[in-house]
Amino acid sequence: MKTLNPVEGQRWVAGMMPLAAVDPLSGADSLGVPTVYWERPLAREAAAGWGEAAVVEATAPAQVPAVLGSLGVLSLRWLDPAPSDMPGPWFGGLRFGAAGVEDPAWAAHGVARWTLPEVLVWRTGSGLAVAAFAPEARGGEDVVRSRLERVRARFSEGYRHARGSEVALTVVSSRPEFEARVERALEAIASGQLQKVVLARPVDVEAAEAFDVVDVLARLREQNPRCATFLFRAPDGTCFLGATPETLCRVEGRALETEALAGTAAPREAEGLRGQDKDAREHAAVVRYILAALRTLAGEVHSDAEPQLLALKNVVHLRTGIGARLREGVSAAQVVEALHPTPAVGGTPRERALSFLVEHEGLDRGWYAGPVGWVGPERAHLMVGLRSARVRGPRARLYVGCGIVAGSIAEAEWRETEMKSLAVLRALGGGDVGRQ
Ligand SMILES: C=C(O[C@@H]1C=C(C(=O)O)C=C[C@H]1O)C(=O)O
Repeated sequence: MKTLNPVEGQRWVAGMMPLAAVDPLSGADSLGVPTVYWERPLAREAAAGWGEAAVVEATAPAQVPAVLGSLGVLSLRWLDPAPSDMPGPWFGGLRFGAAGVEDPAWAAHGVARWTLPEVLVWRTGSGLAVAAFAPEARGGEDVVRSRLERVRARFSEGYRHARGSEVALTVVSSRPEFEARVERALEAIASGQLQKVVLARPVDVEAAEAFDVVDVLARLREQNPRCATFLFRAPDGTCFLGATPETLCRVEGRALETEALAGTAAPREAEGLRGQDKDAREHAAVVRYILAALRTLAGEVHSDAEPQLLALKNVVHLRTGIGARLREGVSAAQVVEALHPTPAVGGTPRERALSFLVEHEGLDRGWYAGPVGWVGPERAHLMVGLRSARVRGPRARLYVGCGIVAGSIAEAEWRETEMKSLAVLRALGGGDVGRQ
């Protein structure tokens, strides 16, 4: 584990104050592109963080449990009454897992990277609040007070809508290559080696000028109110951003919420989705896996009797809500370890599906389909990093995947991934994106 600012053994001081403003994203006007951003419009949850008061990174997969475990136990002294509704204060994510090919463009995000921002602005029940964090070394309190004052004095009061005009995009992706991989997956399924595997592909996008990341976030949240819009910006400026519909886990004390999200149709075909045998099998694999994974962690587990339809702007999914009461002492870190990756993004049997991906997917997913979100004392919300892209300057690489089971048809899977790519393409391009 690498700690850029050593967290272990160090104490932190924090302060907060209300902020006369309405939108955490509007802070970009004076503070620049946020280091981390998180918004679930329908839940009225929004937070933006600037700077890095501390960073905890894993440099190898074996360190991930220790990294996640360390986040919930930060030694923090509040100068003001500690807020109860603050998301975080740690924001970050993890890689999906091992990859057959390594893409150096993911290096800055690391295996896991979690940030305690210098300042965090979030939506409260009645408006916004700002917190500042600093090491409890000499002068820590003064640093906190001056950071709060700086934000209070400069924060824009309005709502940050996208401002730029439409951006022309060049979009490149290989259909024959993806369909050949789907055929290979179908062979592995027919031979009995696998029951389900989720194959992803990259979509490379280029614009004439660097993307305005704040505009992209503004569009993502506006167009995807049921999703979590997120941004994690590495020190070299590489951004991982998106608007994901899938919760991996929300933990509040001992209450856990999770969900199975798998099975997809175009919005105009929503009504038929519940009757589709292929989608029902894709979905059932996820429900079974989650219920089994929670058995050792939770006393009571309950789930919806039947999948419901989750209607998004570009696709409709089957969704089964799952809740549980965690056993005493079970942490969010243990929940993430038990659940990720579910067969919504990996496959079944799990280990064989993951080996298949390493061997045949030909892609470094990086943080795509990995857990992303926030962690704090006794609370955490991790989503699955889908409908997402890595963005740097005028280039973006989107990732889209879909579950393959017996009976899947390569051409239909291609179309499904095309639909899934629209969420990010529309936010990058700012207009209605025509498909080539
Ligand atoms: C893999 C993705 O989405 C996942 C796969 C789904 C499916 O195969 O039906 C549906 C929702 C997600 O769990 C993606 O968006 O890239």
